Amino acid sequence: MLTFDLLHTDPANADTGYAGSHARRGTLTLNHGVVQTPIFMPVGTYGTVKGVMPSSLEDMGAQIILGNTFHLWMRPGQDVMQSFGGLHGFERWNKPILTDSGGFQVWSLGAMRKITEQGVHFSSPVNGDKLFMSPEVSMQIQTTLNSDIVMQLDECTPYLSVEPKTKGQITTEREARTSMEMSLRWAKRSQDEFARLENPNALFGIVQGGMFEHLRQESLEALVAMNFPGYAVGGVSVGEPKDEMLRIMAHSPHRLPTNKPRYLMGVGTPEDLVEGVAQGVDMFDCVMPTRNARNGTLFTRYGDLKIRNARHKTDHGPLDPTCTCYACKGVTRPDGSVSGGFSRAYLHHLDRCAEMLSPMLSSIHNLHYYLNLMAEIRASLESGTFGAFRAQFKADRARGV
Ligand SMILES: O=c1nc[nH]c2cc3[nH]c(NCCN4CCCCC4)nc3cc12
Ligand SMILES: [Zn+2]
Repeated sequence: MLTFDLLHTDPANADTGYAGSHARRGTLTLNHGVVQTPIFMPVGTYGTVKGVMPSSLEDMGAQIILGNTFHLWMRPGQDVMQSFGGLHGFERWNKPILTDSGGFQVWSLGAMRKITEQGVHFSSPVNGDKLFMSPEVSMQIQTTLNSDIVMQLDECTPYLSVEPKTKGQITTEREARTSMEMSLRWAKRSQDEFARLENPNALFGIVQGGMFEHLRQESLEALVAMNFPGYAVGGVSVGEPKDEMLRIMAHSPHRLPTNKPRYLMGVGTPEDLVEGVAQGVDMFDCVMPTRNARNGTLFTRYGDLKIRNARHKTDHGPLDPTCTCYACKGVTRPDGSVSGGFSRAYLHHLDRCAEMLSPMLSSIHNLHYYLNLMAEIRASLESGTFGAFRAQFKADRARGV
């Protein structure tokens, strides 16, 4: 089940000269709960958002998280997942979950796979077993996972060609068309299997087409004709130059149905999220907050900082003075005492000592930064000030920490 209600848009304003944008504020109702959009979805590939407790995710306002069909199929396997009634029971997360179909992850395996019309043949990276992922198999696994949003199996068209004759060159229009058209056939097969399994959740189609706007148009028109309850824009954030991603981001999302959720896969930096919202995107996911946290890169309102830098060694201030997360502000107990609220000096020390608490606190901060950014965007759309918010966001981020 899925319903999507639009609450606010971002119209032009002749009086102020504001051009408006495709941004919109909505509410997404799924089987495991309601999600306020625009939304960032923390990535929990193996059934955990790395280094972050579910209670912390709830405390920071995470409304929906990602799981990954491919990884969970490899380990712990479909039978274990089945025994828990799906991913919610297994990882003890009772809010909505979106699962990616596994195609991108198998594609990321590189050489260890063979893509055919029927599906993808590959060797398990866990034990070397010969495996086969098809639209039908992906739907069967995602039905076992019982995720609220299921992604069709698609082929993520690479930015650089993998074909022997043109390997390493930019994917040609013909290669992108061939790939996009197969993803459309897999979209139909995914939809048919999803229906045959009587899956009660929502299946999203994924727009492909490489860096070719006319192929993107063909893909989205064909998917819209198949009447999915929601749509994703795939095939970006795959190593293409930033201006190419921005060009596709400007082409496809707002051409998808206004009354259905739009998900931009694998994106991105804080700047990408704000730009994506302006282009009409409702949902984002990216490993950047947690991955950057593990390598000591922290996002703040006034720019990014490397906690390992010696200049933080004696700094008594928080990572971000405007942040209310456990690492920056801490939590005030009923007796008035404060738990958490650490200095940059302490976080620098933890990083230098390679203490476990370092990536844990950094992940909490970075995820809180992303979730809070989306909360501020939603508030600005509710008050009709998204244009001003966007300008302030850009100026603040350029200030430097
Ligand atoms: O076309 C896609 N179909 C299915 N799933 C996808 C997932 C994706 N994830 C990404 N990009 C993730 C890039 N990420 C950025 C931060 C560092 C690690 C890699 N593009 C994607 C395209 C697709
Ligand atoms: Zn913080």
